[in-house]
Parts: sequence; structure tokens; C-alpha cells
Amino acid sequence: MSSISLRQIKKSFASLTILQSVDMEIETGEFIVILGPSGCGKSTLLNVIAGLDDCDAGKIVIDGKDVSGLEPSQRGLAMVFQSYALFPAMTVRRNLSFGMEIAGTPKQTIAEKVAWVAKLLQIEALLDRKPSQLSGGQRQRVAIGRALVRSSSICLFDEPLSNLDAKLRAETRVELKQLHETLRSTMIYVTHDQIEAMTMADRVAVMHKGKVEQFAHPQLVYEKPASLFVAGFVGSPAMNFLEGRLDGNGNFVTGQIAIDVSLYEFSEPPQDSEVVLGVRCEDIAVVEGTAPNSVPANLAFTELLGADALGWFDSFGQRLSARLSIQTARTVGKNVALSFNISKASIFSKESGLRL
Ligand SMILES: Nc1ncnc2c1ncn2[C@@H]1O[C@H](COP(=O)(O)OP(=O)(O)OP(=O)(O)O)[C@@H](O)[C@H]1O
Repeated sequence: MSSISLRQIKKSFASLTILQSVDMEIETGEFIVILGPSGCGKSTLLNVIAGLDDCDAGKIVIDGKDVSGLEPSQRGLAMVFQSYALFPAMTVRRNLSFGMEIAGTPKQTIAEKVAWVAKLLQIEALLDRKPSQLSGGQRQRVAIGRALVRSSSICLFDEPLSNLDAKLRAETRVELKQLHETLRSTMIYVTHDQIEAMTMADRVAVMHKGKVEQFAHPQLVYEKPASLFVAGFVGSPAMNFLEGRLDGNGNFVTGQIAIDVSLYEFSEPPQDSEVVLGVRCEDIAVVEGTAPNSVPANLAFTELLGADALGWFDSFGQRLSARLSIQTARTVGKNVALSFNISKASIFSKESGLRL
């Protein structure tokens, strides 16, 4: 068992509020990714969970036990940092075994655990090297190994892949996910990389200015973002936004154009009429001439992406991206109309920024 419950966690540094009031219920064995832009408080939240920072208010409960007042070493967590934090003068073997030696673990057990983790992470051939004789990716595995030999049922990761090049990052991402599937320990992983979040997480907590704006399965975060911030942060390219108003007759009106949004499932009847319509680039189609539920648009440029392409259009002073087949990208005219798949769209209140 290794569930974690964060209850109204607040944290300030001097007069600066970093965590506003974070609540999260994490189940045993989940892979949770905390995602957000630089400075939103991700690392602070992780440090508070680990006990490296105290919170000003709130509780951290692990398996039903309040650990808020406990030292990091008493919380039974393992942590992997971005900097790896390996001991430079020690061999890989010693880096792995050191914590167990300090804890007085019997020699035989230490040897077995080092052998187990070295095999698991495929670093057996590196055991007698020093960290300076390893590549970034190898160091990172040793850092993960050092966390794993502690046999903690909870493992915290703070941007562990950010020092790796793109290819190694993609490979290690897959390995980490497989490792999680093997070990089924509870993992909390901090990153500002949305691809890591989308590919690894059972659930993603999207943070903005010290608050969790959405905590859900990555696909739900992508398809039904809870706020304009989440919609703009998750997905590449960012979701398209059109400002307009609801006319009360099932239409979204922008410029002189009315778009029928009666198919849209509002969570409750909307009170706000000033809204933002959000549409992903794959839910916009280029149509010939004028079509119902479409806006006139001018092609600004196209980007070829290999398998497909992105068309960038201007419509009522707003820049919109649409995913195009290579064939369409080659033949698309300058003046077109763009039609929106409203059943996949999002509508946000302009005032609160929240999904309606
Ligand atoms: N010990 C500290 N004293 C004062 N301010 C701090 C301290 N630690 C963090 N901060 C501030 O708290 C804010 C949140 O920092 P934090 O490291 O949690 O952000 P983050 O989301 O992890 O960002 P990044 O992705 O850049 O690491 C930042 O504005 C940072 O400058």
C-alpha cells in the first residue's frame, strides 16, 4: 500500500505564495505526472511531499498516516533529482549500496539488491566506473537505481530526463514506464514536458500559479481541458481560440459569423455570454466556398511535418492552425473556409477562463 493524500497544502517563500491550496488523492501504484510551466510550483510541491521543504498549512497523508511533521528519511520515499546527485568519488556499485550500508543492511542483502537493480536497469557493465566515466543517460539510470534499491513503494522524480538529448529522453521515457509496470510502485513525476506527461501518466496534474487546474487522465486533459490555461498548455500546436459570444439560440457568434454550437455538451446551462471557443487543429477542416458552421480564412503558410502538415490561417484577426494531409497542403488555396467539429470543441468563459 502506498496511497498519498495531499490536503490543502499551502506554501509561501517570504511574501510570495507558491502553493495556493493543493488537494490531490493519489492511489497505490499510480504513475502521476505533475505538469506545468517553469515557476508554477511543481518542484516545491514535490519537495513538500518528500519533506525537504515544510508546508505552511495542510497535511500529507501516506497510507492513512499523517507524515507532515516527519523527517524525509522517516517518510519511506525515494527521490530522483534532475542533477542525479551521485557521489563523484564513489563507483556506481558504491553509489548504489551506500544508503544501505549507512542503514546497516546486511552485506549479502546489499549485494543481492545491487545485482537486481543493475540487471533491471542494464548497468551491470558499469558497476566499477565512477560517475565521471558515464554518459548522461547512464548517470541517470544509476540515479534511478539508487532510488530503487531503497525498496520504497513511493518514488518521486524531479525532471529526471531534462539533461538528456531528445533521442535518449524518448528511450528512457519508455523504459521508465516499463519499469513502473514491472514494479507497480507509486510514482510522482515532475516535468514541464507535455509529451512525457501524455505518454507516461495514469493521471496528470496540470499546475498553474501554485494551483492544480486539472487532475485527470491525459486523454481527458487533452480532449476536455478544464480551463483556458490547460487548453493552451497541453497539446502542440496549442488549441486554437476564437473569441465571441453565445447568442442564446445555440450559436457562437464571432465577427459576422454565427456557428451552430447546439451539439456542444455544456456542463451546465451557460450563464456567461462572452466566451472563447477552443478547437484543436485536427478538428478543423478546410472546405471549399462557404459552408455552414465555417469561417472565412486566408492561408498564411503551411508547415510540412513528414506524415502530415499544418496549415496556418488568419481569420478575423486570429491565427488558426489546421492539420492537413500532405495532398491538401500542396493544393490548398489562399482564400478558404474553415469548418469546426463542434462535438470535439471546448467553450470557456472569457471572464473566469473555465470550461463551460
Ligand atoms: N527556497 C526558495 N526561496 C524563495 N523562493 C523559492 C525557493 N524555492 C523556489 N522558490 C520560488 O518558487 C517558485 C516556484 O518554484 P518551483 O521550483 O517549485 O517551480 P517549478 O514549477 O518546479 O519550476 P521549474 O520547472 O523551473 O523547476 C519560483 O518562483 C521560485 O523562484
